[in-house]
Amino acid sequence: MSAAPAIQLRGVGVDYGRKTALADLDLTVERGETLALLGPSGSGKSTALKAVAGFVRPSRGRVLLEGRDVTDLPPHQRGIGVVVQNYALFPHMSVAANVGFGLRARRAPRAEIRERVAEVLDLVGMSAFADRSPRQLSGGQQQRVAIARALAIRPAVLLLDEPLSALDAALREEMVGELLRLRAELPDTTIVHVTHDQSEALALAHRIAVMRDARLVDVGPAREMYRTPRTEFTAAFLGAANLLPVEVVEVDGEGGATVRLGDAIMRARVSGELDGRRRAVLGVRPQRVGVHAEGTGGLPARLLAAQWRGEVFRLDLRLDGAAHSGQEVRVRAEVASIEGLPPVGGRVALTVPDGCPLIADASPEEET
Ligand SMILES: Nc1ncnc2c1ncn2[C@@H]1O[C@H](COP(=O)(O)OP(=O)(O)OP(=O)(O)O)[C@@H](O)[C@H]1O
Repeated sequence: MSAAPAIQLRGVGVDYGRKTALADLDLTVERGETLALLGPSGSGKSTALKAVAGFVRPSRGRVLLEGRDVTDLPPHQRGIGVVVQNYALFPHMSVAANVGFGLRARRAPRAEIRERVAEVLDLVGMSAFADRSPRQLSGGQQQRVAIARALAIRPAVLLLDEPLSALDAALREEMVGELLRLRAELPDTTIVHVTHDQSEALALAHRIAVMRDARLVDVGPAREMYRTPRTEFTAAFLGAANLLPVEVVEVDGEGGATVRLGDAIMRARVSGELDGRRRAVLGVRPQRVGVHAEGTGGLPARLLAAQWRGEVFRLDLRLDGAAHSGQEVRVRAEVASIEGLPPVGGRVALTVPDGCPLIADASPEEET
């Protein structure tokens, strides 16, 4: 058993011609850990995964698996299982033959292949489909087979590249449950899961690494990243938080702060490094914004739009400019009822609860 981390990326960069798809990435994933690589389209998530798998050769940096430098090894010598978005099953082979493919390529004895194929098909609940052709399976079933195929070689590392994104919403929910069960049954397997779906990342990952423009923006335990995001980008991407400009009135020594938003004073949790700044942003999730009839206290605002989304109403609002040096501040809110509120165009009062994360006001654009 090795004490070295399952995966280490040391300054790994990937260029395609003059385009940098991955800037020098330093990232360590421990054995048995599930890490989600989360970020918008084109942020470099898949490229990072391909560098681990060996499907792209880094332009610089080294990739280590359990302490061993594998940068120059081809994919099939890395002992990694990979599942991609579009299943990529061999259509002319049965389910069992697909699952046994990697073992046959390694010239494993036939009896062992049979036993192992049965075992992993059972693990993903697909034993009854062993003799079917992939064409006779639904999308979810094909993805289960693809996962079984990746697991058949008993990989120390399982890489998942948007494995659920081709499935419909209900099936995705079900597969998240399946992946959680798998994770529990394979406690030593290290999983890196690429997704742009924050709820998937929160459900499945121990840690989340947030990527943007080929760079790692932030990495940390899933719960911490959600509750106390250190950057505006993480707050906005992971939980769709409103980023409201506030004045920092006072910071106490225990991670708390008093802030002013317009005429309202509230308590906040210091989440990023403030470095003595007087201006910062408060990350306020739409579900936490209170919207009330005018004259009930709270911050004066105008209701710009309301959409009924079944469980909730999504409201677009604008805070009164005067309180924010003339700057227009838009706010999104999600409320269960709009009873007592004026029609669109009317004036309302907003409340923001105590305890929201306070983040230094320094997006990467402003730093450069
Ligand atoms: N083979 C390639 N040749 C040239 N450019 C590429 C190649 N592969 C990726 N890129 C570019 O590198 C950047 C990062 O791509 P990557 O696929 O890693 O992003 P991603 O975060 O996984 O996005 P998505 O969620 O859309 O898959 C993108 O701008 C992409 O266009």
